Amino acid sequence: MIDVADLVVEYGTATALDRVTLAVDKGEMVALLGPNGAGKSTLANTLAGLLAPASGTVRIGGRLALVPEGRQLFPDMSVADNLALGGWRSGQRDPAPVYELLPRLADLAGRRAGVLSGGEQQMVAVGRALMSRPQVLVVDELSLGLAPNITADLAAHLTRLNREQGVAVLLIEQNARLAFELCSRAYVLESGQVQAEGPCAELAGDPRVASAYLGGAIT
Ligand SMILES: Nc1ncnc2c1ncn2[C@@H]1O[C@H](COP(=O)(O)OP(=O)(O)OP(=O)(O)O)[C@@H](O)[C@H]1O
Repeated sequence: MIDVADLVVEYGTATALDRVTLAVDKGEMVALLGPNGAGKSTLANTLAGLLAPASGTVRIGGRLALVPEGRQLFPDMSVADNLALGGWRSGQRDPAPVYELLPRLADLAGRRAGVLSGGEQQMVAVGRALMSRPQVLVVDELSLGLAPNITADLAAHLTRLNREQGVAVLLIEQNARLAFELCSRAYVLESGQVQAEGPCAELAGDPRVASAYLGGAIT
């Protein structure tokens, strides 16, 4: 569903992604880990077509939707209207399938998105992405600023979407424990380059990955 080869992305003269090669297959849930500034959002935005590669290839095998870092909702619009915007390209107007997966959104439909809690806003951002009926979902920092129980709840929804509907997921996370729990494989991006990749169980046992991503700072 995602096939990236030798991808280079630049901001002016600065190289943000340096020959990145990465793949997500049908039905897979794959994690992308990395510290601040590693290039994770740059990759997400390139996959979504918001940034153009300087070189390399990006192949997307189906409808892709992005849950952007920081949610980026329209705060003065209602939850229902934010969802409707997500369905604009696909022509999906009926939010019922999204409400079925995320029932809380039906209760919040008439509320202004800007007054919701962080977890509720993240749920709207996921719901908005689902309105385009994606076959592959890129989630940029699901857990950002959220309490662990809210993150776990959202993660359970994503897992359901992946298992029951076969939606491929690229989960971009700084919380390695969460990512390793949810995903089968992971990539570690540092300074714009893939520094490690493999099955999560293997990566978790790699002393370098363990000390950088599973150390005392991560709970
Ligand atoms: N619009 C931009 N113009 C210039 N440089 C940028 C721009 N956006 C990002 N960068 C730089 O590109 C590099 C990668 O940034 P990016 O936001 O992709 O990292 P990230 O891994 O998502 O970080 P974080 O976890 O902090 O969100 C950083 O050095 C950043 O300063």
